[in-house]
Parts: sequence; structure tokens; C-alpha cells
Amino acid sequence: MTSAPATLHLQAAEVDLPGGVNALLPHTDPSGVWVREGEGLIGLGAAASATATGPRRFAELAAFWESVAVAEADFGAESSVETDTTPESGISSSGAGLLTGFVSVTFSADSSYASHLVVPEVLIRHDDAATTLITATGEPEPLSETLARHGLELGEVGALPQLLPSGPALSLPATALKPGTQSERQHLSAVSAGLSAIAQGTVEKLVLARDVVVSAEAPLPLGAVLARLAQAYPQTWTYRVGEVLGATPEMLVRVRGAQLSSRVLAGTISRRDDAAGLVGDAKQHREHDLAVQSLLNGLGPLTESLQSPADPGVLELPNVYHLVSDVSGRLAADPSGRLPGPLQVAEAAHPTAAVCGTPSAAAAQLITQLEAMDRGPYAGPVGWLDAAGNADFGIALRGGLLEDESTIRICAGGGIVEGSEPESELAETEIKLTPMLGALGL
Ligand SMILES: C=C(O[C@H]1C=CC=C(C(=O)O)[C@@H]1O)C(=O)O
Repeated sequence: MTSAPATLHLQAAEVDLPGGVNALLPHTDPSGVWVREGEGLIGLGAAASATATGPRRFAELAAFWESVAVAEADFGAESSVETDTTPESGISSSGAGLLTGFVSVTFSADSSYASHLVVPEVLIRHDDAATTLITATGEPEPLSETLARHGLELGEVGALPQLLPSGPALSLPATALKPGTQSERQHLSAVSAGLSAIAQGTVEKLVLARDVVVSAEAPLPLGAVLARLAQAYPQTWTYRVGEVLGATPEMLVRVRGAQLSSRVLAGTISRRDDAAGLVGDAKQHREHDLAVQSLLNGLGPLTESLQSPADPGVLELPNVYHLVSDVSGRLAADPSGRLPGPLQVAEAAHPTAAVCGTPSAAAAQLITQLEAMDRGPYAGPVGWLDAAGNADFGIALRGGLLEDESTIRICAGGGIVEGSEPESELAETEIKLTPMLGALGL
């Protein structure tokens, strides 16, 4: 299902963003967010959008993205907006390449949730060098009118206009924790059943998740929730697209032209434990190696080179230590010189054994059977892409799914291999739920 005018009119301007993205977020109701260490993207409203379901959901969103046309681009007097792609922030800055969409794709092709692509009406792009405001509208209109629709205005102070919220920062209503699809006991049984499947040789690794529900006394101010996540977990990518929001430490694929990179995580202990225990644990390494291998297998056919480190490192987050491997490579062009599109790359990589298992098809079947819930966008690709061929797709972890405006279902899982113990797996999900619970005031 798509909703798009025949052509979009883009305007861009450099602005000053006092306080940065984290200060702006609580004043907004964003349609798309991708923020890390105070830099990134905030999208407001939708100038064009598409949803897709089923096994062709990646291809359908890619076809929609190809179809979005840009009529003209007005970059004002700010010539510095029209620079080349900056490889680090990776966000293209030239002409129609400014067109940016936020994407969330469901974990499973069978999900009853939709996958989404949203081109925001207002995009705020902030990095340490500059803040760029990009609007996309069906009809040309003054910038101030587009901004006013989303509670923003331009102040007149200083060399650059200041982008300011016109409304107050929203605060959290009271929230309460409720049971999810499975009780803790049922999750323990699911993990035991998974371990039996591993013992029988059906799978070598399986990732099993559970959910809990948080309900609020009033509609959740999502901008405020996201700002709390971004502040508490600055090393992760704080995201929101469609129903899903969270703060993920895992990068499925980052595309910068032909350059590709991924951050694979698998193998976890609590920050209360000693990181040496993680580094020296053969079981955690097996779990990790299978996740790296699945990514290499998925991306191999699309790349001309792909490297993973010989040994994983340790990523330190406020709640956990993870084993981490940063993979890098180059996409292979087809005979006509065309590179695979970012959604095609994400589809090839998804699902890795960090969120599904090995072998993938058998693990996916067991997940459906044992979790007894629809993962929706949890553990699926989430992020953004631009018309210059750049993209960041993280894996939607440490997040929740909006069930309605005051209810959110938070999911967390863990990988199991031979030797895993149900009680420690349950404890691991507990720790992985903490970022979202904390952001919701629990
Ligand atoms: C499945 C999740 O985490 C994955 C990512 C990092 C470490 C993981 C682990 O050690 O099991 C999981 O593979 C989750 O957070 O819900």
C-alpha cells in the first residue's frame, strides 16, 4: 500500500539547532528517528509512505523507493548544503540525493505487522559539522508553513536561523508493567525445548525471545521516550519507524556507496559480571561465530570483498557486555556497473544468527513454534536510506512495538547453543529489557 504524490518538492537550509537532537526530541512526535551520540536524523510527518507484507516486502519497499520522484530542489542561499557525500555521517548532501526515507522491515515474512518506508515531510539532519533542515512536500510551500505543521519555527538570532520547537517538552505519564505473551515459566520451557532441538541436531543455534507489556495512563510521548533512550544509551542507535522504537547496539548493514560495514553482536553477560568471563567462554564464542558466519554467508554473493576480524572484541554498554565483530567489505557491481540497492543488501543479510539461528530456516520454524508470538518488526532491519544509495540498517533490538498510543510491547531474546542454561537465558532477557523499561519510567 503506498501513499505518495507524483512528485515531491524538496527544500533544504542550514540551521542552528540549540541543544542538539536530544534536546529537540521531547518536543516532537517523530515519524522517523536514527540518532547516536547526539548525531543523526529526526523525521516528522510523512510526505510519502508505503507498507508491505509477505515474502516480497523488501522488494516492494525498494520498488516504491525507486518510484518516489523529486520535482525540484531549492537549496536556498546556503551553498554549503550542496556538498558531496560525507563518508562518516554518510548522509548525502547533493540535490535529489537529499531525499531520505526511514525503513522498518518485519522479522518474518509471515508477520501480521506491516513493513514501512516513510519519507518524512521534515527531516532534521544533525552532525558535529552542521544541522540541515530538509522538507519534502507534495506542493511547493513556504518553509515556515511546513515547519509549523510539526510544531517547529525558525528563530531570527545569529548567523543561521535557529530551529526551535513551538510547544513544550512532553513528559512521561505513569506507566505499569504487565505480563506478555508468555510467562517467565513458559519462556524457561521454550528454552528447554530449544535445547532439546539442539541436542537432536535440528539446529545448532537458536535465538528465543519473549515480551512484556507496558501500559501508560495517557498517550506515550514518543519523542520524550526516545530522548531518554538516546541519553542513557548514547553508544547505540536510537530508532523509531512505524510501530517500532528502541536503542539498538547492532548494525545489520551500513552502506556508503560501494562500502559496506556491519557490527555483529552475539554473546552477552551482565555488566555486573567480569568481562573476562565473556572473553574466555567457549560457548559464547560459538554463539558469536555462528552469527558472524551467517552474515558472511548472506552478504557473500553481493560483495567483491568481505572481512571479519579473527577474534571478536568486547562492546561495553551500560547494562551488558557483548562480544562484537565489525565486518567490512565492498559491494560488487553488476555488468552494467549498478550496485545492489540498500534494501537488497539488507534482505540478503537478514536474518543473521544473532536473531534467528543456524541453520536459519529450521531456527525460524522453531521460533514461530516456541515463542508463540508475532515478532513483528522486533529483530528486523530498521534505519534509513537516501537517494544517493547510502543507508544504515540496524537490527531492531532493545526495543518495543506500539500496540496503541498508550501500550507498548517490549521484546528481548538471547541465543542458545549446546550448554546454555534456561535460568541464565531468562536472566539475560531481563537485562536486555532494561533500556526500554527505563525509558518508560520503570
Ligand atoms: C536477540 C537479542 O540480542 C542479540 C544481540 C546481541 C546479543 C545476543 C545474545 O548474546 O544472545 C543476541 O544475539 C536481543 O537483544 O533481543
